[in-house]
Order: sequence, then structure tokens, then C-alpha cells
Amino acid sequence: MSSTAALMPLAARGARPLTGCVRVPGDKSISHRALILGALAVGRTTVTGLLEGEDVLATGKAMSLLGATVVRTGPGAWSVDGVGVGGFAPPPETLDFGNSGTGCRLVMGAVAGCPVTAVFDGDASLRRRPMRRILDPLVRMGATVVQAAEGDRLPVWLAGARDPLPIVYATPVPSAQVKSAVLLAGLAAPGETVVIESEATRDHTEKMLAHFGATLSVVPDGPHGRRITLSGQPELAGAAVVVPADPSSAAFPLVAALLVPGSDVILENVMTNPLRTGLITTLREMGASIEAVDGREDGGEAMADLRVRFSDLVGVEVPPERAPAMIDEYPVLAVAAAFARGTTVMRGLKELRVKESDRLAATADLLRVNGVPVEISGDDMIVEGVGGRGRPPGGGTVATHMDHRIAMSALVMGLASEKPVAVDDAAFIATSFPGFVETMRGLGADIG
Ligand SMILES: O=C(O)C1=C[C@@H](OP(=O)(O)O)[C@@H](O)[C@H](O)C1
Ligand SMILES: C=C(OP(=O)(O)O)C(=O)O
Repeated sequence: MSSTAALMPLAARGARPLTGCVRVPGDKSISHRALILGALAVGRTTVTGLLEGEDVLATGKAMSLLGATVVRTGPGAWSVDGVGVGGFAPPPETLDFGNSGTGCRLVMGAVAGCPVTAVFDGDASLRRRPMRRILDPLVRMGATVVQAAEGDRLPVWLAGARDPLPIVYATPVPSAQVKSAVLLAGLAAPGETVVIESEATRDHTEKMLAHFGATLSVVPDGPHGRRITLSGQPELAGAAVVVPADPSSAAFPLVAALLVPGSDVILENVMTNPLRTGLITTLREMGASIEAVDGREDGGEAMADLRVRFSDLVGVEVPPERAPAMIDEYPVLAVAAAFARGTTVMRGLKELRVKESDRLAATADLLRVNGVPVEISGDDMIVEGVGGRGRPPGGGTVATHMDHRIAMSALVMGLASEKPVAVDDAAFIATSFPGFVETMRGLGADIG
């Protein structure tokens, strides 16, 4: 996706209740990791339900350029023949991660443990995002930043180490991407690599490493944290990975169903890993009717079908320690808060400033142009809901700033506000949720 491509404007307007049963695409975090661990394993990995969005496809291409054999065998079905830990080959061209922070940062970790040099690049949004948080620990492990743009930003030339050093690393920011990059580099290190996080972040890398045969321990550290110890140089064996539906994508039809009167929707097979369900916890506190049925587990990950019905919501205070479990869901939570009765306070949102856009500013602007009072105070966002006094006015055009989640959140708002809501550019939705518009229309939404 290029920032110079033609814009794709779109608008959503209020219509009949949303009803029906849908399965949103596969989880983005798990999809990236399945391709990367498949490439670092010996033998064949088969993946079903892979998210075929632009972000994940960029990671698949990077794995091919680094020497793995990545083949699409059917819709959402992929096979990866890996090269083994430390076995990447020098890539013949730049690894272009487009809009994807996860792909870029995790592959930096994997490359850091191999004696190859790779060039990492991305689109205008990714070129603005911080990479020092990844490069700092990787350099401590023996990788070399040969060249980088100002402030250690993309494009970055990274030379990996033949025998990276196992380190003990306390992550300075709550980031699953930083944790995962260190663990992926640590795979090639002789000895134990330890990551300590003061707030637990999504643990898909840890779960999938165990699924592929690595030895690691995860123990609590402090009131909200964890200490992860990985034994280096395992022989990872190709595995079967079944990717559940992405809770971060499910968030959009879920919130839409809560806001459009009369709605009753079932979202199938949604991943319910507790480190991803902060939005569901919060919405339930706000009075949402979200029922999880038929809970089950595969590859260490929990999933369930979610039945969601229109609900009257009330404002709540969301504590900062919940942020890692719902970090990508704040824009759509802010939309839900706009329809709630009373004030919603979301605390500790600093990390939102370094996503595909400055999501704190972009979310506040989304609400403001649609007539909803909102304030940013330090790292907190305060939304004055209009519930009980009607619906948010809508009628605005939202600047999406190359950010898929801002685009989808704005369109969800338009489904329930008084007047339609437009977005300047819906093209980036394809990075994480291909088929979003069709899925929403299938439930009865008026988006076009
Ligand atoms: O590890 C992952 O798959 C992700 C981690 C989060 O980023 P941070 O690690 O920067 O918090 C999240 O925002 C992103 O969408 C996916
Ligand atoms: C932040 C996100 O992704 P990434 O960091 O992979 O670009 C996201 O999908 O909301």
C-alpha cells in the first residue's frame, strides 16, 4: 500500500439492525508468528486460517526472500518449509513490510540471530515509527545497525550475529513486539535469553515457541509482569497451526452490534486469550451483552463464539494496566464511549502515539468532527458520551492517516450516528481486515 496511491473514500450510514453470523479473518499476531516460526523450523509447517491481509503477506514474502519456501495451498491455507534456527540466507532485495510494525520488528529479531545483512523498509507510516526499542536489545545481542535513517528509523540495514549473546532484558515499554524480537534473536543464542516485562503483553510468541518444540518458562514477575526464559538453539520442528479469528478485527462488528438498535450478531471462533480481551472486559463493565459460547482450545490458544446484542452502555474508567490487553481497540472503544451514558476515562494510552498514526490524536479528531466532546489530558482520553440524550450527531469526514483501525472505527460510528460518517481513505483496511466492508454489509450495514 503506497501513501501516494489514490485515496479510497467511503461512508457508513444508519440502517436496519445488524443480524447474522460471521467469521472475521484470522488473527494477525498469530499469522505473522506462524510464518516466522515456520521459516525458522526444520521441516514443514502448515497453517490454516491465515490472515491474508497485506501486513501478513509482507511477512510471508520476507520469509521467502530469507530462504524459506512459502506456498499458498488454498484459501487461508499455507505451507512453510523452514531453514532452521540461524539458517536465513542473505535476502536478494529489500524486505518491505508496508504498513506493518509487527512484521518488521519480529523479523528484525529473527534476522539478528543469523549471519546475514538485510534491509528493512516500509511505507510512510512505518518509516515514522520508532525502531530503537527493537534495535537496542538486538545490538546488545551482537547485531549491527549498519545504516539507518535519522532517529534509528526505516530504512534500516541490519547485520545479524553468527552466535548472538543470550541477554537478560527488561523491556522499557510494554510491547509484545519488543519481547518477541528478543526471543526470536535468542533462539540462535547459546544459553538462556530472559525477557522481563513489568506489564504482561500478548503471549502468542511464547505459546507458539512451545508448540514448535522450544523450551521456555514463564513465571509471574511483580503485580502485573512476567519473566520469560528461553533455552537457546533448540531444534524447532515444523508444526500445524490453526489460526483463530482475530479479536482485534471482531471488535468492529462487535461494537457495531452493541450500538445499532435491535442488533443480534454471532462472531464465530474468536480468540479469547485473556491478554487480548481487555475490550470485552471493558464493554461488559459498560453493560454490554456479550455472551461467549462453545469455548475451546487449539495450539495453546483459547477461542469461543461470541453472541452480541444491542445494549445501553454506561461510561466507565478503564485502568492503565489493562492497556496491553486492548491496545489496538481504544479507537473503537472511544466510539462505543461516545454512545454511552456519562463519561468514559481511558488511562495510560502513551503507546497509542506510536502506532500506524498518532492514534490518541486521530481518535480524538474522529470524535470531534462528529460532534462528540473529547479531551486528551496527558496520556488519558476522556469521552463525554451522549447516551440518554440521543445519539452522536455524526456528519463528519474522518482523516484516517494511513491507519486501518481509525478507518474502521469511524465507519462503525456512522452505522449508529444521526448522520453518516465518511472516511477520507479506506484503503488501509486491507492491511488487517480484507473483506471488512463485505462482512459488515453481510450483517446488514450500509457502507459504500
Ligand atoms: O506483537 C504483536 O503482534 C502486536 C503487538 C502490539 O504492538 P506493540 O508491541 O508495539 O505494543 C499491537 O499493537 C500490534 O497490533 C500487534
Ligand atoms: C498497531 C498495529 O499493528 P502493527 O504494529 O503491526 O503495525 C495494529 O494492527 O493496530
